[in-house]
Amino acid sequence: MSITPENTWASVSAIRDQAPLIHNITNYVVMNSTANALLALGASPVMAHAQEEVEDMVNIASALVINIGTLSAPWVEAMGSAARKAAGRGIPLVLDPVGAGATAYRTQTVRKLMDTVSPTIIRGNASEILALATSEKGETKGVDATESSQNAIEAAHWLNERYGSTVCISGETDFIVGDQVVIGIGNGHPLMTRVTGLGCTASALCGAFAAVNSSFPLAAAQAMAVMGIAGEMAAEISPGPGSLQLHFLDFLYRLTKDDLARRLRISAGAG
Ligand SMILES: Nc1ncnc2c1ncn2[C@@H]1O[C@H](COP(=O)(O)OP(=O)(O)O)[C@@H](O)[C@H]1O
Ligand SMILES: Cc1ncsc1CCOP(=O)(O)O
Ligand SMILES: [Mg+2]
Repeated sequence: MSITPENTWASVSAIRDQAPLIHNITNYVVMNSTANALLALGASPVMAHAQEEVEDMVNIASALVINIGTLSAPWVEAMGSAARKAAGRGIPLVLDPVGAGATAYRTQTVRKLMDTVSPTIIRGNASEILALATSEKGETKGVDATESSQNAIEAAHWLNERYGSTVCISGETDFIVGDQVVIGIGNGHPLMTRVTGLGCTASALCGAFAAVNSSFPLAAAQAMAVMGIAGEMAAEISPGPGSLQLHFLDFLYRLTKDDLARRLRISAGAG
């Protein structure tokens, strides 16, 4: 199960051909940017969080992405209903534990959700992944990482064993931890951390790749590779975060097999 430019291109092509519907229950900050990224990739996004409709929406979706970025009690209830429905239908569930460890409400909510339904893929930064796996109060400072992704690999193994989830830790190197497998992706650019919502975008793209590729560690690795490649191509021509955001969407939309072949960087040190 190794990631290659060819199998990544096959997934990109499947997304472009099938335009899978990706149901997102996500935060106010990134609703627009993640919907645009899914569209640029070739998927079909929908944002829906009302308890009254989430089950119906999951019923027609190819993947569900739950993001806890701006929580409130009615949303938490809707997330539980949507997650149970997704599990019942057997569609992939991606969980983004935004800010887990920063407040007890976030950490407890996300743990309860994971105990209700095992996520197919958990995608967070190192601080968030560490917070999910440790019993003590986490050290997450808001929504941004204070730890390197390498430092969260052990926590990711623990989460994988406990929940059966593929765990994706984003950062300078993205690590994808599944059963008996750790994949490291070295693409990306530090300027990506200066644009809000690119982690949330990575989670949404994990949903799109998981919709067309049932080898979930591979799907998550392909999503992170595509994120990183579009991000670094954008950074190369962007003087700052504003233009990076625009160019990122354009490179996602224009991504070719050749871009993947020239740029995919599988990283060592994933042990
Ligand atoms: N130092 C870095 N160098 C290169 N790419 C990075 C770096 N930090 C984050 N990225 C990339 O930015 C995207 C968002 O990841 P991250 O910033 O870790 O998420 P979050 O916004 O949830 O904290 C990912 O595609 C990741 O690979
Ligand atoms: C800033 C912020 N505050 C609550 S959600 C959110 C967006 C976080 O997005 P990301 O984790 O992708 O940077
Ligand atoms: Mg995040």
